[in-house]
Amino acid sequence: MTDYVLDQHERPMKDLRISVIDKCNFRCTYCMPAEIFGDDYKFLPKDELLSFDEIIRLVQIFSKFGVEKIRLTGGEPLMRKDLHELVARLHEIDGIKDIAVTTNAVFLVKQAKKLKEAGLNRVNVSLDAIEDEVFQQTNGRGIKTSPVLKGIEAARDAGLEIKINMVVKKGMNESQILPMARYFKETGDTLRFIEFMDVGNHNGWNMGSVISKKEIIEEINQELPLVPLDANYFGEVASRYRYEGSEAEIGVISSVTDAFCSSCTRVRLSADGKLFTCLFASEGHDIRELLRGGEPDEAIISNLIKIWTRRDDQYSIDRANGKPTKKKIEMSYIGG
Ligand SMILES: Nc1nc2c(ncn2[C@@H]2O[C@H](COP(=O)(O)OP(=O)(O)OP(=O)(O)O)[C@@H](O)[C@H]2O)c(=O)[nH]1
Ligand SMILES: C[S@@+](CC[C@H](N)C(=O)[O-])C[C@H]1O[C@@H](n2cnc3c(N)ncnc32)[C@H](O)[C@@H]1O
Ligand code: SF4
Ligand code: SF4
Repeated sequence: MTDYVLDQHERPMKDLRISVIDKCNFRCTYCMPAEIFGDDYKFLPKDELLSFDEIIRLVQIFSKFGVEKIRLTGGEPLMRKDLHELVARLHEIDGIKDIAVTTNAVFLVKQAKKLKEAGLNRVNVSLDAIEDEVFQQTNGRGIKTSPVLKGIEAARDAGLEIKINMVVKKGMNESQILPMARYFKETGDTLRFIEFMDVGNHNGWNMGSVISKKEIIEEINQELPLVPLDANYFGEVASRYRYEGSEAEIGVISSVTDAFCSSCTRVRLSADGKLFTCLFASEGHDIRELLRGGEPDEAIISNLIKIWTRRDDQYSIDRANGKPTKKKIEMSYIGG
């Protein structure tokens, strides 16, 4: 039986995003800038990460509240050892209808087939440029596009559904909007443009470096005319468009200039078991403590009900209204 719980804005909990690791092989300048996430940066030790058993127990509980969709993220989720084993166990849980991974795709060449066989439905691949020179700058590690494009091909060969995510930041990669649109119109993969967000405390965000949804759409529409589409599901973060005369789609995720908090059904679990009710939260709720303290399911359930029914978050709306911001959690830790 599913018990829907509503928050202060009558939003149900539908979508659980699990960060399985805080480490990453990239140093994207807007997420984990290399000068902060250097050799001496202290990532979580292994024993602090939630184990697969702990994750599975929690997902079983969450599924009773109406959570149907699981997204594995990070850091780079494919760096978590034996991720396919976790996927296979998630796939067995009643009520879980959709399992997806958000990844930079480099390790998909090795893992796509195993993940698909384990029950993974989809991958959302992050790629910020199609030209090597630009991409080598954005990923902070000088990595060319070819390992990512090969990863995307491996996902396609394995039969996984694919979307591409591109963060657009002024002065970083706006030159790539049209080249990326042309490239993925041909492959038929849905390309989603993400407005550069003020996540974390180190990416030097300011409003001047945001390229808005309106600007992105206008630029593409001039060369490749677009037709707006309805959302696929309640709470979808991207506004969707189709190219005229084609089935290929794009989306724009406009958390800054057109917030979508009113339909936010997402809850996030950090790699060390803290629950966050917003991407921009200052603090999480320690669920690992309950798990490792031997609490029964009932105690965890009543805690979750308390957390969700008190949830009042609508950070992107508050930001747009000029409400002062607090210290935030890093995106690589909370999960993107
Ligand atoms: N502000 C804000 N941004 C979000 C939220 N959820 C996702 N995003 C942004 O959207 C990006 C893309 O999200 P994905 O990881 O691809 O997941 P998704 O949009 O749920 O994907 P689908 O399930 O394929 O629709 C994230 O990396 C974030 O930058 C959210 O709740 N709030
Ligand atoms: C934190 S990453 C984790 C998963 C994986 N490493 C990847 O890059 O797909 C998840 C998503 O967050 C997005 N992201 C990170 N920092 C962002 C920012 N400042 N603004 C908008 N999106 C951001 C990334 O582009 C990526 O699509
Ligand atoms: S966006 Fe993803 S790939 Fe880039 S640094 Fe952040 S976690 Fe790593
Ligand atoms: S800012 Fe917070 S409440 Fe708004 S959509 Fe993002 S995660 Fe949800």
